[in-house]
Amino acid sequence: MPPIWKSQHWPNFGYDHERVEPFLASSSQLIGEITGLVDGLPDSDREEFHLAQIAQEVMSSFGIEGVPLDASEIEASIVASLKHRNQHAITRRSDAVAALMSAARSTPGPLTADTLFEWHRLLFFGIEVEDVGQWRRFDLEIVRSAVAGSNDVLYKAPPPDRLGQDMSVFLKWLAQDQGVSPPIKAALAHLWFESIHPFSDGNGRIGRALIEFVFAQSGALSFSLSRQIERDKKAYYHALQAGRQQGRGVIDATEFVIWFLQALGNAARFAREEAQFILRRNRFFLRFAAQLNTRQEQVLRRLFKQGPSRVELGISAKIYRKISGTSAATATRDLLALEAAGALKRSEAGGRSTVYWMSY
Ligand SMILES: Nc1ncnc2c1ncn2[C@@H]1O[C@H](COP(=O)(O)OP(=O)(O)OP(=O)(O)O)[C@@H](O)[C@H]1O
Repeated sequence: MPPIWKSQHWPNFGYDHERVEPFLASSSQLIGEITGLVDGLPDSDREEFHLAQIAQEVMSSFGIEGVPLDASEIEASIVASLKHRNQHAITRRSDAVAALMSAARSTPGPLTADTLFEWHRLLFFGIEVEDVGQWRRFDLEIVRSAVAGSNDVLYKAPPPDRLGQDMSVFLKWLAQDQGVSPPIKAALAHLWFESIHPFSDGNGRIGRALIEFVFAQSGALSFSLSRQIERDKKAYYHALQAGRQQGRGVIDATEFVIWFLQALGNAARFAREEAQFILRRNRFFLRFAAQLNTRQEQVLRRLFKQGPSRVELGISAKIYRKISGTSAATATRDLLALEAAGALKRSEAGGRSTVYWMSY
């Protein structure tokens, strides 16, 4: 079958409103819920939540391929980039990807080719890549994963001599208000951009930054979508490949839009659990604050900082000792006092296997 950009309908992307509507309603409700929940958090928790979600987005989107990123470096670079915006000196790759993420979330429209070139340079800061900061100058094909050992061509992207024109039509559409909601616009923008594949490399990552940009025009996404994409990359690739069809006088993007809305809803659901975890943590400390000594509070806060999966593992006397740097006797005394206060529950297993669970 000829590539989609050879279709007479290119680049007229459309979708079946009736089929998409229930998915849009459900993802919008979930986005509304998480946004409301986050807005209601105390200032410092809201900042902590945002920082964690942005760092997660950078790790998931920009870490999918290539040079691995260090989580703590990323967080530090995001904090610096949020504080200093444009004046922040870029010396490390983490600074560059944090700057790219901030730019995607703060660049006012309309988006220009030069801004995309700048994003591309940031993405490949310190890495050698052909045609960095410009449209690619060679033909490009997307082939089935090398893991399968095959070289099946999944998609042939438009040739270099038409990228300038294709991108200018795309950017013009992006700047216009079609009266569609941000999730639909973000889905179409991503699919369209990936279908052009204008860069030599990094099209997935710049395309996901574009999603951030689209949402930010009317209120930045308060959670990480790429984490959800990363969880089921196969479905993402499949949706891109199969989610655009020729028919009904348009390039029918219904399947991709539906996949996108579902991924968005699942990402929002996951983030809602994280925000609820923060609320439960706050309630825990409010309830027991008066009964905790400084050491107990520090240990428990350290555990909560590591998230729900760590909290669910509970804490043994040995770990308590390790975190607090105290003696075995003090650790046991602290833990028993926490149990007596009702902040911890002791497991059935005794002796060295004793674990204390948090009552939160
Ligand atoms: N069949 C397809 N049609 C169009 N785009 C596709 C298709 N399959 C995958 N893609 C997109 O192409 C991206 C890969 O392109 P490229 O290697 O240029 O991007 P990247 O950012 O370097 O990679 P990655 O997203 O894996 O980090 C995928 O992330 C996805 O967004």
